[in-house]
Amino acid sequence: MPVDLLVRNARQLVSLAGPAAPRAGLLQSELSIIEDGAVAVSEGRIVAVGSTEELLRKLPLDGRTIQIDAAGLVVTPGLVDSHTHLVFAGTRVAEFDLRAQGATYGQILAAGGGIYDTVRRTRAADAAQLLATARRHLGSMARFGTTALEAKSGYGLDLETECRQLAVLMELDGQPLDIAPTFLGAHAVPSGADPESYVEWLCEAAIPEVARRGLARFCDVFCEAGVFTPEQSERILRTGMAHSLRPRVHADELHDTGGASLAARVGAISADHLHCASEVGLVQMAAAGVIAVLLPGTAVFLGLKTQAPARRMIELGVPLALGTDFNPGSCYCESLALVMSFAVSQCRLTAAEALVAATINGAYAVGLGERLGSLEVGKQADLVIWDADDYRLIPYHMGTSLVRTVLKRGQILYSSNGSSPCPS
Ligand SMILES: N=CN[C@@H](CCC(=O)O)C(=O)O
Ligand SMILES: [Zn+2]
Repeated sequence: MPVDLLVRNARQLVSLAGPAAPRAGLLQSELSIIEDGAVAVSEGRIVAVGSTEELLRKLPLDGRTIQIDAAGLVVTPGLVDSHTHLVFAGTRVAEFDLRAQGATYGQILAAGGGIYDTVRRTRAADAAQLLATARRHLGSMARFGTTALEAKSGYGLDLETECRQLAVLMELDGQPLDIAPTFLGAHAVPSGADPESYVEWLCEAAIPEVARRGLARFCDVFCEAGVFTPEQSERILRTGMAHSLRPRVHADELHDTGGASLAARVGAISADHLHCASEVGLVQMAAAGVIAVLLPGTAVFLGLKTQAPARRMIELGVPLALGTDFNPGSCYCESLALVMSFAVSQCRLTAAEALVAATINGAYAVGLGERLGSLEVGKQADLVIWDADDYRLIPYHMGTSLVRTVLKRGQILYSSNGSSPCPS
């Protein structure tokens, strides 16, 4: 098979090769680094990984093979952002100032601002506007090294707008980032609506219709004091499961409402936030194999003084993934690399644990672990070449992008110097 692309001489080729499952405990820091490593690509897929010397000897390279010299640099899989709210209209920049003056996220929401503000703007925006804004944010994510992501609806709270958001995600999927779409009609109870009637509508009308139209792979719920109770959340998630939507949960973000236990009980693919999760909930998650998606950028953005108990999760054997939580209210940040910095400095993950969380575990958390998240033969050739000679520099150099080149399915998506590689 002709080799289209060879990335060679990487100081550290961080392959993340290993068992085909989310990594927990000691495996949370398993990187499988190849020194002076190389990766070969044909038709967008990885066909060989090994030392540069070995690949140059074995592979049938010819004049059509593009070669990228990564001498002195780190190469990793593309980052996978396992929690975003990508599609929305407007910003909530005024809220950022309000919080600085003492208002809390919960108070702003209860007063009809917060998510409700974005719902009003998103309902008023047409698909073209939502598409253009989301595309701009995706470009920013890609420049920071993200090549795949999960993204949710949740700013419509009516069928028309929720479906418009999901249709935008469907249109953007593969263009070129991979997007795993989630229905989050249970993001808030629409203002003025009766909570039980809204849950009834979600279960009897919205979820079946979203599933019938094939617009989502996952169903999510904001299980939180003053939003959806654990009982309502369970009904919503089980209805989603009955319609082939895998469950995931916004769990224990602001209060311990039993969200972690709920995620374990329904067999969710992930429980996200977990800032206030109980010990028993985390034990149940470990037993059920639920991935914890940590969103440390949110706590930083909201000015909270604590973070989710990440070290305890690792001790208990809960696999960790990382997400930006990109949204206009609680974390207006597209950089998963910056979130890795927070994971190290605020949650006390090591750089290796953070990198596993942002690649292979992220891929499993969005249901794409068989295809993405590591540099192994057969997987999609999504790679990042970093201006660094040690992978630990990625989170260490906080807020400065070290991304030199992003490759998606073996094609250059972004290059920091704007140049393209020469054929050999
Ligand atoms: N907490 C609920 N949803 C988002 C915030 C959405 C918003 O504030 O617009 C989150 O994950 O933090
Ligand atoms: Zn969220």
